[in-house]
Amino acid sequence: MSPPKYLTGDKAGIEEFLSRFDVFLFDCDGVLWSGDHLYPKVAETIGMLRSKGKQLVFVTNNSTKSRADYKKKFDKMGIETNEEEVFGSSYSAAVYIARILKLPAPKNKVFVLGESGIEQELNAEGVRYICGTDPAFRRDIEPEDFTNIANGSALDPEVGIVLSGLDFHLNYLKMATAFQYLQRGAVFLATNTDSTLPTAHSLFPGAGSAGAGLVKAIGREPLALGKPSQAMMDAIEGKFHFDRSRTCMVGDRLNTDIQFGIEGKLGGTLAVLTGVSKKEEFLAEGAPTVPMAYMDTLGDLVG
Ligand SMILES: O=C(O)[C@H](O)[C@H](O)COP(=O)(O)O
Repeated sequence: MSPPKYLTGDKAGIEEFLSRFDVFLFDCDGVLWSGDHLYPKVAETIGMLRSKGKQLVFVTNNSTKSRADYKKKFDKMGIETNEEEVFGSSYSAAVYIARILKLPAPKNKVFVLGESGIEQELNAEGVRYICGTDPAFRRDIEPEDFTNIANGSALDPEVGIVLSGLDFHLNYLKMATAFQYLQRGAVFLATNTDSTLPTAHSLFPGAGSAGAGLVKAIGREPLALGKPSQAMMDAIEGKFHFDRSRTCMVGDRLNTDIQFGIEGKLGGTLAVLTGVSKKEEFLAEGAPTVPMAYMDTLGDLVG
């Protein structure tokens, strides 16, 4: 495998690299921004790519926001996009539940461990759910809860799926309830299983860490519908109908973004060093996941 090409400062190399692709799939956290802080020259880079006629899709594992929420965030950041260009893990999970899994009613309700982004996308697909941001679940577990969960009186008999996402309001009551649904045969899904969340120019526990307690308790992994899952790639291709050989994935995390592009047999992958992964990880001898090219920051595409 040839070593990845370092493109920062290489104007000719950048031009050649860009000429290979008509479509760019962009990760968001760690590539475009850190939290609400836009990295330098990101808006100019997106403008330049659009001026070259490139199709852009924003592919994020962050399930806390819906496509509509991301459209508002892009607007606030001064980046012109439309909602249809955003493809998040909450949308990927909702589409999977509604159009692929299609559990027969009435046992097709979802027990959500996550934030509003998941709820909005489930609503958009007409999928019923409980928990999520419901304040009734944001409390300490009480002695009678153990009895009522165990005997089923506190459980909704129509729940057939547990969906685990990035949940900033974790608690034992929610985990215990989800565990009991899984013990009763509910399908175990996750929007994504990222170990960390790159934000505030640092790292915090990610969706995979938020759901780790439930995985440990039930003794099995959920089916994840975010990167690097190829169910997500297939859904994106099904919506945008792009030529994979002329498509490039741009990301900051090797085991989600770059792996997603490689396993999806895309024409190329471009790593940026503003997020999670370090260049030493993919420059090391025998590194398992190596991007086609890399840059210090996305804005280096405009120099
Ligand atoms: O923990 C998470 O959910 C992820 O770190 C986060 O949301 C990743 O978002 P992305 O980099 O895919 O935009």
